[in-house]
Amino acid sequence: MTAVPALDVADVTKTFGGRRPLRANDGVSLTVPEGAVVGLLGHNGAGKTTLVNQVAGLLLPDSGSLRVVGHDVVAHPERSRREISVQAQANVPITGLTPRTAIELVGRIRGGSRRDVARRTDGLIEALDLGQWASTPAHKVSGGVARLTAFAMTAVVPGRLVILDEPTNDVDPVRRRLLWTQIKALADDGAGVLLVTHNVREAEHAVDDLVILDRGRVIAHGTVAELTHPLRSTLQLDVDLPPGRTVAWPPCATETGHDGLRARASVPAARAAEAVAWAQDAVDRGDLDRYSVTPASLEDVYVELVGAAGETGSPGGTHADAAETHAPVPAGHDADTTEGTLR
Ligand SMILES: Nc1ncnc2c1ncn2[C@@H]1O[C@H](COP(=O)(O)OP(=O)(O)OP(=O)(O)O)[C@@H](O)[C@H]1O
Repeated sequence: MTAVPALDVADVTKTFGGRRPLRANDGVSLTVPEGAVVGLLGHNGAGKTTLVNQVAGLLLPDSGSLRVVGHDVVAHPERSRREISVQAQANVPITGLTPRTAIELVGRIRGGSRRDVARRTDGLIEALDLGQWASTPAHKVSGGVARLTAFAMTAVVPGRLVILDEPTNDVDPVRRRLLWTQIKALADDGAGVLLVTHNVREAEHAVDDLVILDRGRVIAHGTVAELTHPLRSTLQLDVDLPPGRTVAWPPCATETGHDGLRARASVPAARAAEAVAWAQDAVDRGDLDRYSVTPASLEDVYVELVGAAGETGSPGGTHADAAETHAPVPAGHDADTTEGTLR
């Protein structure tokens, strides 16, 4: 028998009314198994929060079904809500409390015993390196500490489905690493984690599966390895230029980006040796400060898939038109792959 997933979303459509109806979710399907972290990526206005709000029972879908640990969210919102912990995009105000009392309070409200909640609170404060602010009044803590406190409030007595909406916002790079470890630990302890983020680079190392939304539609899903598979025969050549220099790429490289003193090109994997020889030579001559050659990252795939979405999917937008438009597929790649599914 297959285990019931923490979250099962099937063919969900949600349209916001008005003179120009806007289809914020358009036939969205995704699954979050227990014990896994699933990343939900997408540009501003892609429809991520709309989906999360329907999972949490705050919005009704027009059609399709949402099930949390098997409970139908629309028919039995009270049952599904009991199984969910949500860290919303905006922090819940905790004025009058300290990080420690806020975490403990939520733990008790969610039914944890005094002893378990105290132990788990201590563990999270230590794991997230929040000790020095644990007893500081909430109005005096920084944005990053407030964000980490909001995560700990979600994780202190987690549901079987944990939804984290941009949990790393405002968090410094060192504590962000600690946070990713705790996010993975939630899944290791058996929860299904739906992680909403723009941070493709970090998500790459933290998620088991990814779903990419573009203008309300799922345009790709799969593991990082599956999604990057179409670009397996392409390498990225990144170079740092000394001030005042321009780059003269070798024949094997095609420039894909230039930003101040940094430039990037794609190189066929079969010509990697040629690219490295050129770059090393350029460093020796002083034409380049340094270089790196790396396999295509999830970010490269993401940019290929939705790179233009920042223009086309702007908030306030064009979803009604976009609903009639087919989502982009990387040039030169098949619409269906045997690994990640692009649709
Ligand atoms: N209550 C609402 N009424 C009308 N339109 C809405 C409403 N809520 C969201 N929208 C629109 O639906 C679209 C999807 O919004 P949503 O907040 O789900 O996107 P998102 O992917 O979460 O974006 P972001 O990353 O910026 O948070 C946007 O165009 C937004 O303007």
